[in-house]
Amino acid sequence: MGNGRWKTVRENQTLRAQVPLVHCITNYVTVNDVANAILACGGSPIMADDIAEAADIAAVSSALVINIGTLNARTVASMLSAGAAANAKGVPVVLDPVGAGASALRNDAVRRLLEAVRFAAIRGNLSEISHLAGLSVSTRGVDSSEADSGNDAVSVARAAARRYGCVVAVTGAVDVITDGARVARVENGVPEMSRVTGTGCMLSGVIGAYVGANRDVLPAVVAAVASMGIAGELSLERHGGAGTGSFHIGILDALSKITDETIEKRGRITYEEEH
Ligand SMILES: Nc1ncnc2c1ncn2[C@@H]1O[C@H](COP(=O)(O)OP(=O)(O)OP(=O)(O)O)[C@@H](O)[C@H]1O
Ligand SMILES: Cc1ncsc1CCO
Ligand SMILES: [Mg+2]
Repeated sequence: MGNGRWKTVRENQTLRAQVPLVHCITNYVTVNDVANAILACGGSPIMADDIAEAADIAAVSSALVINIGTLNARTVASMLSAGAAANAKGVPVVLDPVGAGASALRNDAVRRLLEAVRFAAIRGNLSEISHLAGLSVSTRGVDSSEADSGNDAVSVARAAARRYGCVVAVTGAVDVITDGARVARVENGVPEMSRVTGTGCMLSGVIGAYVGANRDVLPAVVAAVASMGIAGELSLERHGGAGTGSFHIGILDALSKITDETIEKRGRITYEEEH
């Protein structure tokens, strides 16, 4: 088991140089924040959820982000269609299983998506990923529930990563990112981030941009997760006293300024390898 600082390979610079097109089928609560977060970190968002175009858009994008936050029968069909088109073209697909565990509709949708689509990365809070890992959860809504804090983020993330054969990020006070064997922990971020809706959705969009531009999924997801946490810290330093509205906008400001040097300097990232 080796410990050490994660060595980034200029994921942010690569992203800003490539300006990947990121197709999002996402929720109507935070859709504008997701689009602006993708733009801020260097990508180009396109929101398209009609069944008549979802596959066409996915096929020409650099990444597809599927977020089930306000799913319905119409958008789930589009998610499946876009996912199949992305898989056929080798376009990486990211899943944000918002509220998984909270209703039969959500559980059925994530089951169908995970059966039909090959994901490059999945990001959710501990409750959501616990549900995906097959553990019983007491999720009541879209926020992680206290009752699940007994589940250990590393074991949950690792179990989900092995089950679905992809990179999994469990976010919260400490973020855990794993491909099932290698585990990175990111200790950036501030508790205030859970008082603004959509920081998780924004991060999933940002992960789409990073994996759309960088071939290695694990370090791309680590860089994305670290940049979101750092953006929260920078915004709190700047707007802390003003309340959650300014703090919210400050996250976008900070994301738009982040560079690999910022991630290198401010990232609190540890990395372990399982032998
Ligand atoms: N207590 C905390 N301390 C530090 N960072 C936090 C804390 N809670 C959340 N974060 C950060 O906030 C971001 C969103 O993570 P979170 O797990 O809250 O997502 P989420 O529950 O899916 O959010 P949403 O559904 O509102 O979009 C991540 O960057 C995470 O690191
Ligand atoms: C509040 C909320 N409800 C469905 S999606 C969403 C945004 C945060 O996930
Ligand atoms: Mg969420």
